[in-house]
Amino acid sequence: MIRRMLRVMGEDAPALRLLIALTVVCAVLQGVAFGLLVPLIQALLEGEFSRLWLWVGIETVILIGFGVLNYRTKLLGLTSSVALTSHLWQRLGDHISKLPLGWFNAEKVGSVSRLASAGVFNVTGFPTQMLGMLVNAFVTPAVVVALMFMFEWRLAFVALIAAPIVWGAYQGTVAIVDFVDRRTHSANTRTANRLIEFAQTQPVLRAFGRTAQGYKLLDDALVMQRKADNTMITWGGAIGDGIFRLTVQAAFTAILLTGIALTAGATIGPVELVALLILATRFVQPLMEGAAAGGAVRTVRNNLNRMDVVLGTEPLSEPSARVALGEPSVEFNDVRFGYDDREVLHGVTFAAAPRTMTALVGPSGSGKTTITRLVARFWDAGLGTVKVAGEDVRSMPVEQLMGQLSFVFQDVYLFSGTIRDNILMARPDATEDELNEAIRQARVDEIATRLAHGLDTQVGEGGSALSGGERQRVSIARAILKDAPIVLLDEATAALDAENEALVQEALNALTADRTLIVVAHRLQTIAAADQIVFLEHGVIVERGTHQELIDAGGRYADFWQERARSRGWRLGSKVLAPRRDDAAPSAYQSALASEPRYRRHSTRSQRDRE
Ligand SMILES: Nc1ncnc2c1ncn2[C@@H]1O[C@H](COP(=O)(O)OP(=O)(O)OP(=O)(O)O)[C@@H](O)[C@H]1O
Repeated sequence: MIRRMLRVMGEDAPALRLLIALTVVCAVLQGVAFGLLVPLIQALLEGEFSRLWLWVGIETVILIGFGVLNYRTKLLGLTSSVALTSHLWQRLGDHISKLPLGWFNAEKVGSVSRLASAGVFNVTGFPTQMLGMLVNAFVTPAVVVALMFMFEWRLAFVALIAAPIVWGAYQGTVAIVDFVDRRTHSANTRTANRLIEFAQTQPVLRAFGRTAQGYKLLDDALVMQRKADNTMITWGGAIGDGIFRLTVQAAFTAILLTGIALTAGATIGPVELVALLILATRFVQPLMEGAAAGGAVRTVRNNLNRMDVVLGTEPLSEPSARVALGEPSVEFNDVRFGYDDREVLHGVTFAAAPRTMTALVGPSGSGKTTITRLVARFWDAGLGTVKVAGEDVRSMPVEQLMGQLSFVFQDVYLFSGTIRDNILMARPDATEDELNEAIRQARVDEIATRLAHGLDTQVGEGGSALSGGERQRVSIARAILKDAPIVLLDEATAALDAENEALVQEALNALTADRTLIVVAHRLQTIAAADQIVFLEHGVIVERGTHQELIDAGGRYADFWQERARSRGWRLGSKVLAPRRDDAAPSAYQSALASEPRYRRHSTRSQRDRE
């Protein structure tokens, strides 16, 4: 465990090494100071005052030395603890920033936040508190026993025999604490996750009148936690600690009885016995303190193990050298990918040409979102390659890849801060003009004029002070300001009010004009306006082409379109869609394209072909 801490400490490791050395010296001095009590007490009880003053003098020197060193050790413990805290945070932060985005699910985030707060503080308490107690628990009694050998070897022998028994009891206590600590940790993590989930799902729970079920999940988690806490108190505290203390007391009793037997047999005198028994109590006391440290050290070790799990998670492999990129295209070549060993993309191949729109279409769960996530390296493909601007996404630094991409996902997350902060996050060095242009194009100006503090309005935790449509427009402004050539867009399935929908659409038009767009498309007019439709089912591309080509083919896409169009009051003619009542009228999707806003300002390839 100490080796792991030394590794984590990096250039501050010598301070921790010095701390350990000083702690050992302090423990030895303490043991010697205890040991010298024997001749001192003997001299006192025998009335030998000249010998007494000699031992008092030696004892005083040792105690002053101990006091000074102990003070230095405590200070070094504090500075080592501060250094360890910052090293642990830095290592966790550095590593987490390199992990694939897909790693960050709610459970992992909950567990890491516990680890980075309570976990780190627990580990960094080691140099200040536990190290001293632990070293004292073993070194001081060892010195006491060594000195006992000099005064009365038989008592020392009993203490020596007791040592492995005490050690066994210590290990037993530590094992119990280890077990209950794991249970408590998982119960705490579960409760924290349930609590967050409970808070986040309030609107849904209330809307469906299922708050009781929500409470039940949380209640169950709380009950489990209470049980785990009780087990911790009963087993980790009372029983584990009790067994250890009992063993130590038994060892002390054995020494005591041996001493009395030796005195009864006139092997040692009563004065020696009193002095040696005082020494024996000094043998016991550090061991008792060690019991408390033992459990705490096991918790520290468990937290270090948890950190190792995070630090051992494979980060994204990335070369440091930037590569020369071509036009902003996206290509999938025979890509296979699975979550937890379940393959969900089975050999996906398609290419999105620069400055075109590709709509990913298909039933729920067919793999559309997964495709956009692979472009952004939330995960890496298991087999096959994903290329951005002509290069494998794994062949360029993540920063270069991210420079090519903007995301507009459904779950827009804004950071606590102002609207301006949130937009500028995309490019903190943007000029005021560039910022204003992005704001204008994304129609955030319309939001700002309605709010008392304009762009300096606080968006609240996660953007909670803004409506869904407003949050989306802020995130689009962010993407416009970033000005990446490829846009990954997860089209909102949730309905916005008509005015918000039109404004969001306007914002999206500005974002996607003259950029390469991969859109998880849900709305018919978006799908129909795409240059290419990739139709997926069960992780396989079953059809690919323009809307007209796929309708003409009369396959799975045509069925899908017909079904969706029918549900919207449109119907499919022999070749194209037509409104139900008047076959002579323009096709429904043409009407839709003409009347409803689309993503692209320029005509699509299919439109251009028709023209
Ligand atoms: N983080 C994840 N862990 C495990 N399985 C996942 C994860 N994300 C998605 N899946 C599974 O992968 C499959 C494809 O999911 P994906 O979200 O890509 O589909 P989709 O076509 O975008 O669906 P939808 O239209 O409903 O959003 C589904 O079976 C889904 O359950």
